[in-house]
Amino acid sequence: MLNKYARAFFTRVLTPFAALLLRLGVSPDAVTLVGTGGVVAGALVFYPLGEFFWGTVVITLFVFSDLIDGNMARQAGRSSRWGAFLDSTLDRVADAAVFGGLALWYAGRGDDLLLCAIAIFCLASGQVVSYTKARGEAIGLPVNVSGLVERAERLVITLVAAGLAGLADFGVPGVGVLLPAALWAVALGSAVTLGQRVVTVRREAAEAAEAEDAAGAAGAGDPGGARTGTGGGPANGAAGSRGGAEGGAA
Ligand SMILES: CCCCCCCC/C=C\CCCCCCCC(=O)OC[C@H](COP(=O)(O)O[C@@H]1[C@H](O)[C@H](OP(=O)(O)O)[C@@H](O)[C@H](O)[C@H]1O)OC(=O)CCCCCCC/C=C\CCCCCCCC
Ligand SMILES: Nc1ccn([C@@H]2O[C@H](COP(=O)(O)O)[C@@H](O)[C@H]2O)c(=O)n1
Ligand SMILES: [Mg+2]
Ligand SMILES: [Mg+2]
Repeated sequence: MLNKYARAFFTRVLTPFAALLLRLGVSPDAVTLVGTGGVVAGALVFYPLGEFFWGTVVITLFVFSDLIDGNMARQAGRSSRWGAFLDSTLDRVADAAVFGGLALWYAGRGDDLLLCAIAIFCLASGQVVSYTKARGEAIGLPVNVSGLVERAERLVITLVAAGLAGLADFGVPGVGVLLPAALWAVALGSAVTLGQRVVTVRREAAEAAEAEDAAGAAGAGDPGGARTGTGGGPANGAAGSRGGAEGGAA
């Protein structure tokens, strides 16, 4: 939802800054790398110590790099497959650090094994949610679903709650409950999202198989037919879902 509705707003706001960075000779890849480094440092230095306010401030400063790098690449006409790979791969690293940092807190001085387990579940389920899309697209399916809780939601829910929970250090009462509530919400939302995506991929795979069978029946005897996955497609053959794509990118 945020990806759909908030992205346009942030694109407008961040475009002048992205243009400035380009004029200064900064590359999109550098922004991707520095941004991820900042998120990882903020999460793994502050969160395990229970410094939720300052950890969230540092993470928030750097996490917007994920919206700036693509903006820069598009403005410069330099969007690339490598950039897309780097961006998505480092997103996974940043997410792991955020939920890993929280898990470390609960495993240590936070002393709550259940919330430690929930944070680990958020980490793992978020990675799998993203993987469903990447893998589905790699086998040539559109994966035409976003789902309830995408990455932006996972981050916003968790960071807003962690930042507010950190206000307890400044004497604000009653905020301690926010982070556990956010982790439960992200965990449940991610599980629902995973289900939504798996169901979608299953339906799209069945539809693709039916279309291939129909095409195969129509062109019986065609050795290069769609069923063998040699008919071409977006990434490694849209028709390859039954043919060669099972052995594709993992
Ligand atoms: C007094 C208290 C002070 C507290 C301190 C400050 C608190 C600040 C709190 C929160 C700020 C949170 C900001 C988080 C912004 C996150 C932005 C972001 O990184 O979004 C990334 C997202 C996706 O980008 P990509 O397309 O590059 O990534 C793809 C995605 O990861 C896919 O994963 P999947 O979704 O499938 O799981 C992958 O499949 C794909 O590979 C990958 O490429 O970008 C967007 O979605 C764009 C929309 C961003 C919307 C940001 C909204 C920020 C909104 C509110 C901030 C509110 C701050 C209010 C704080 C109030 C506290 C009192
Ligand atoms: N170093 C980079 C980072 C990103 N890209 C391109 O931007 C797309 C992602 O856009 P976001 O707004 O989500 O950051 C990505 O798919 C690439 O096409 C790039 O080229 N180099
Ligand atoms: Mg990005
Ligand atoms: Mg990204």
